[in-house]
Amino acid sequence: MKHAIQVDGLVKSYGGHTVLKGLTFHIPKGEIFALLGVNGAGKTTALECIEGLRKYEGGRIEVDGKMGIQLQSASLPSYIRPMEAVRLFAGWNKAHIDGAMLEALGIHDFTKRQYAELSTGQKRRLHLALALISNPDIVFLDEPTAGLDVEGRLSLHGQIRRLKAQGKTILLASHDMAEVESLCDRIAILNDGKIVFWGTVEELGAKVGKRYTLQIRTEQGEEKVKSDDIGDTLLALLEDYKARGITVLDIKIDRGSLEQHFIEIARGNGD
Ligand SMILES: Nc1ncnc2c1ncn2[C@@H]1O[C@H](COP(=O)(O)OP(=O)(O)OP(=O)(O)O)[C@@H](O)[C@H]1O
Repeated sequence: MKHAIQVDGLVKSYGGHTVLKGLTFHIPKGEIFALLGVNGAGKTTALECIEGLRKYEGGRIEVDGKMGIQLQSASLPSYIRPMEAVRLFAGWNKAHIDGAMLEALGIHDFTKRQYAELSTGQKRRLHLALALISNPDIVFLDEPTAGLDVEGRLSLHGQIRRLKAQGKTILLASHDMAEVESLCDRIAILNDGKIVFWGTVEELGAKVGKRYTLQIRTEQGEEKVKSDDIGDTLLALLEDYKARGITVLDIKIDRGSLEQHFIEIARGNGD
């Protein structure tokens, strides 16, 4: 199979409510891929269908490779110790325990504690270790850095990049645009049960346009102007103010973030 994951026309409903209305996308092998969308867009549902944890009514999903799935928080018994969980998962998967992987994730820093006593970051590291026990080709991460501080986030990003360097494909759901921008090769944006964008971060920026926002403060007040062509717009505005004898006090230029681009597309204003 050419791609790690191929999804064609995926349809999924809960009762009478259709959440996924024919999703079609693929994930190239060896890439870090993010599913984005507002709360309730269907990211987790799509991940769970691909993982084989949920039944769906229509479409076809092909996965080429062994899957490793990161657990959601609080999925382990509160009294279990990290190495007990590791041994349990290794037993289920008939896998040998990769000491180097545990070392890289810093699991040995907190082996004496029980699961309930671990910090959010330590739990995330343990969940990732458990997902990697079987040495999967494709790793699923559902909001992997939610609730982590900057250091924890950067450390986990490092781990995810290392997985990519080992040739693994990573599929993650995220709300963190900065994370997606810095980490992912490609993204898909889900809106109203459909994929409204699939491509690279750069392609998303190109699709939405530059959309600079010029904020100009004059003695008469403040004006905001949106433009794709910052130079011409700024010159025209300044000439206009000069002709009218208005003094410009301050100019701010906002380039717009991926998050803003995303929200525009997700709301259906992308074209
Ligand atoms: N087990 C379920 N039974 C019924 N409805 C569900 C179930 N799981 C999810 N839904 C509904 O399906 C829709 C999509 O939920 P899902 O959790 O897949 O979205 P999401 O994009 O992952 O959201 P979030 O960003 O909040 O995690 C929501 O309207 C949700 O209420």
